[in-house]
Amino acid sequence: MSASDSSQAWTAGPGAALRGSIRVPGDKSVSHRAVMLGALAQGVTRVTGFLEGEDTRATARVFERLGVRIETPSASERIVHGVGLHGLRGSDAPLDCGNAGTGMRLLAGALAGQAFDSVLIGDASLSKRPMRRVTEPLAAMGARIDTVEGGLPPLRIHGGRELRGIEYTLPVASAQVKSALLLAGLYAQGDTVVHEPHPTRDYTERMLAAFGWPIEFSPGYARLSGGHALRATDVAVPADFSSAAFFLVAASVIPGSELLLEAVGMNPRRTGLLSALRLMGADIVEENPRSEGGEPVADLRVRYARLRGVEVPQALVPDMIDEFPALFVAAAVAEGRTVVSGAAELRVKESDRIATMAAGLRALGANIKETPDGAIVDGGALGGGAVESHGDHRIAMSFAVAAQLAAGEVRIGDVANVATSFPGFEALAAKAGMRVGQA
Ligand SMILES: O=C(O)C1=C[C@@H](OP(=O)(O)O)[C@@H](O)[C@H](O)C1
Ligand SMILES: C=C(OP(=O)(O)O)C(=O)O
Repeated sequence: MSASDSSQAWTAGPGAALRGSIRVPGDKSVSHRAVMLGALAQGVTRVTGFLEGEDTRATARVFERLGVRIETPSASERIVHGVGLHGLRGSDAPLDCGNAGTGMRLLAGALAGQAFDSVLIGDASLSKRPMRRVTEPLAAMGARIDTVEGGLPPLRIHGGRELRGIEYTLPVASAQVKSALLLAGLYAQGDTVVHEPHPTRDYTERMLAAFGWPIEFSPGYARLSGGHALRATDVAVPADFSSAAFFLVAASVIPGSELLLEAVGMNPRRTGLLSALRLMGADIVEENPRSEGGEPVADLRVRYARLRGVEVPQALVPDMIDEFPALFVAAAVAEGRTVVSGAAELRVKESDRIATMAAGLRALGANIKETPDGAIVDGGALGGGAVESHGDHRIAMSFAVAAQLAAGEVRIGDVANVATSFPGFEALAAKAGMRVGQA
């Protein structure tokens, strides 16, 4: 079975209360970056808690093709033998980023400063995602990157270019664009400065600092200059808040549930869903807050609560950008109306996440109306039926949660891509008490 096998389907729900304690896999954003910086560093980086997902494995394979030795001593562990900033070797074959926007956009930045040419390709979904947001500012830094018509992948990155730092204000809040510019900035003359319209996840900044690169950053701002070196360091990857999100919603909405999610990464730029669910009346307690590998981590105890619809504050949107499919499920079964706005970015993810969630929830009887930058959802009961994930991992898992509360069984189509971010979802969901399995 490959991640692009669109014939794979699940049947899910109805389910019973969720119980016990689970740990979701490693953070995808941190895993991508750990391999990238480890590869460009001098020395050996040991990554623990690495996400064994298709997206992050694709990034590791790209660096292997570029001459980096990466060992897998055990599952969720990688030893990256860094080659230094100028030690990568060009590849004649195209570099396949799979389904990963993060992989392709960050690599565009890192490869723009190399002496050799590279071609970045992706799967059908990634091949439709906008790349001008990175190619245009990288071009302003002196890079030359060709796209196909409309600014789409494949990306042909020309090597041997002299890069210079720029000061750039992002038109949309995007950690991927910020990170692409910072990675190109490692190779640039002078300062690279990025301003954001709203702060986004700062893993690249934190990890560059941990690898010894001088960098100044604060929420919404980052500045570095070229001409330094990265020094290998060990990276402990926390459990992915975005994967925990499905269980936060499921245990909140399924009567009688009480579930403990262990060691979840609590970087404030990721936990917007927690704030939104609490506004809706959720009962989620942070236990044993601590720091692991330089990141805040906590165990999250979730108990069933009656949720009410809310207007989701726009300021939370970037901090929960990947959690809207799950939030729409909570809204569909909450009491009253939920309004989401300021979230047009959802239309350019692995699928158009406003359209795919609206279509699927409507097929289950929900009352949801799309708007250009969000949706208006009037909560109620859900029935069984058939829904499509359109190859989008987060959509598939969100429908699996919705199915638990449906009056009948739900068939969820095109689910293979769940392996991109959450391999083993069905087994873990079943362990917690959900009903989901291969159709
Ligand atoms: O930098 C990252 O690791 C990510 C940034 C976000 O994308 P944008 O930068 O497009 O908002 C997010 O949706 C994606 O899942 C991971
Ligand atoms: C948008 C996502 O990832 P990416 O942009 O890396 O494909 C996601 O995981 O929800």
